[in-house]
Amino acid sequence: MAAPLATLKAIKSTVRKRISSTLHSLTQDEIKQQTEQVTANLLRQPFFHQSRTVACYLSMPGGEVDTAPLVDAVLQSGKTLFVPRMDPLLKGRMDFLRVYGQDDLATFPAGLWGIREPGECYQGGRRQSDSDNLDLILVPAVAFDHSFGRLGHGKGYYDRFLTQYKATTRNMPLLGKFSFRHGPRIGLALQEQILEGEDVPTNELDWRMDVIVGPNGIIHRPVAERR
Ligand SMILES: Nc1nc2c(c(=O)[nH]1)N(C=O)[C@@H](CNc1ccc(C(=O)N[C@@H](CCC(=O)O)C(=O)O)cc1)CN2
Ligand SMILES: Nc1ncnc2c1ncn2[C@@H]1O[C@H](COP(=O)(O)OP(=O)(O)OP(=O)(O)O)[C@@H](O)[C@H]1O
Repeated sequence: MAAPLATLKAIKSTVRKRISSTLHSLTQDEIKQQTEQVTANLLRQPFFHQSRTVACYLSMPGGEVDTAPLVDAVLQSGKTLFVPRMDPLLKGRMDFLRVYGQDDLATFPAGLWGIREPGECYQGGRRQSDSDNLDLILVPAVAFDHSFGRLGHGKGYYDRFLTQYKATTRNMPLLGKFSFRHGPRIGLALQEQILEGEDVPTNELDWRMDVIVGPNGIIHRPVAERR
């Protein structure tokens, strides 16, 4: 039987604190080194090469894979990049705005939790939810598990967005196990964020990832289990 919501919240909070303290003990050098490995692992994937439109978070000051090199690679390769902006009025809501180049990024101020985002006056194109498909959605977390579960920071931004985001059923060109329905969710993880022998607590509102990219390789969810 599923745990009551209050219990689940408390369990999530306990696990989050435990992992967060491990993450905060990592040095900048360790994060940098793992970031390089994660970035290289993602950049060599056929699904990355085939993607044209990528949604990527801009990283926080610590405790997660730094997406700066990745963002650079996406822009350099001529792919269309979208980054999140948290809604200043609607709690737990965010949308994705198009970023055209490094010049745009350089103007983004650090907002909540030190996360850089397009400012109020940013003129980037808003993602049109019906006509702009995302070929890849790169997702941050506090922790992932081998069942592709994800534990975030507890505000539900990504879960709400992913629910609202209507993945179309248009297929990427078929690549066997790498074939996705549109908008695959790709978790980016430091080694310490991939739990071993333990699953993160989740309920039915929590989206599972299709792929988790870590410093030591990638794991991908069997096609039949994806939704
Ligand atoms: N880079 C990045 N951008 C992101 C996310 C993320 O995880 N990483 N989010 C993913 O959804 C959303 C922001 N969500 C966040 C919510 C809370 C905290 C945070 O640090 N909160 C507490 C500490 C809680 C904890 O221990 O985790 C604090 O206020 O100190 C960070 C991000 C949207 N953008
Ligand atoms: N699709 C959704 N629709 C409405 N509420 C949601 C949805 N997903 C999550 N929530 C709510 O948001 C709150 C935080 O959810 P949860 O603890 O799963 O966040 P998280 O995944 O850890 O955080 P984040 O996505 O910001 O990293 C909970 O109260 C949860 O019920």
